[in-house]
Amino acid sequence: MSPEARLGAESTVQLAGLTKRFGRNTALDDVTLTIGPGEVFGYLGPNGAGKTTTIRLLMGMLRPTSGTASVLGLDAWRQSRDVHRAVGYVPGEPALYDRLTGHQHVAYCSHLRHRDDGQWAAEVAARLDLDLGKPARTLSRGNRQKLAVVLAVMSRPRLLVLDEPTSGIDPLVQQVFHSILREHTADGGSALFSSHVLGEVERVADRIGVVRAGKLVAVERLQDLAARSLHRVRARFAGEVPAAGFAAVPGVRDLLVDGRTLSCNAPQSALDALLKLVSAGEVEDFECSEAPLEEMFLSYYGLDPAGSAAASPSESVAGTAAHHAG
Ligand SMILES: Nc1ncnc2c1ncn2[C@@H]1O[C@H](COP(=O)(O)OP(=O)(O)OP(=O)(O)O)[C@@H](O)[C@H]1O
Repeated sequence: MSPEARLGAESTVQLAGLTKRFGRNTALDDVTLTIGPGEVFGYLGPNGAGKTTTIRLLMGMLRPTSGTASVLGLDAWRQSRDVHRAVGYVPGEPALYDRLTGHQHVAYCSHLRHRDDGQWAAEVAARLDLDLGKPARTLSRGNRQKLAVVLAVMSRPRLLVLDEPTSGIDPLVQQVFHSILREHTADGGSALFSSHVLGEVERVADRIGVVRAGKLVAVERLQDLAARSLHRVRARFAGEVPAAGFAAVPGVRDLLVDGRTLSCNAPQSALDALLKLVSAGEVEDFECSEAPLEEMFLSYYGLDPAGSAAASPSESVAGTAAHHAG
């Protein structure tokens, strides 16, 4: 069976009990995760958490101590050559040939893959505002990053593995990169996108996972997280304060009446009912703001932003949804 035919049949990424020890140090501990076609998975964690180790296992650059990593149905370690052919990879520190220009890098990668991807590469480079005529040694950090992105996406791979790909890239170009990623997933492609912060991946990720000290401690659909997010609502009334009406709306919590000002926290699902109550009264001032997603996510899983895990998941912001990973 040809590699392409073999690739067609399987899910994109499957990690099963994946563990990697370096001597006594367990860099990755029993990680199980599936990434499906068309999905962008945001892989988050602080320095030294195990993100790069996961990616290197996935790319067949490291041999697992136990467990397995498979990519498009291929064993990442035993079939690493086929994996490399099928995956577009942007490493944290792109390895480029100093003397070669962008065009020469593109030609070299086309040659390695026995296909001509020059036209699409030139198009992606133009969108990222990257000059392919310059030798790599003259490129700034951000432009090196852009060239690595061009080389990763040019063959239109089924899977992109991106190790902090936008860390040196300015916000406007990040948006272009996000739209390239969306086109990739619209065509059924998948991506594993690692980052230190949720902000970097929240616009493009379908799911996010957090790795801490080698363990996958949380996996969540961004859509579900957003639906559970709490909004701070505050309204000042000229006339009667509809406190009883507010209290009766499911999900409303921390209700407080201070003179003619009413405030509470409410899930997204309660906002429509609250707005109708507010608009039925005589309003002098109104405010509704969403808690930052990162704060919510970390708080829900009892994780502090600095990286250490607290004793138990906090119930205060996230209601009753269960902790799940997979
Ligand atoms: N080749 C190696 N030999 C020994 N220990 C290693 C090796 N590679 C990684 N480690 C250790 O494994 C752990 C996880 O490192 P890893 O590079 O995967 O983290 P990371 O999440 O990618 O961090 P960063 O965001 O800083 O890149 C760390 O404790 C690191 O010191």
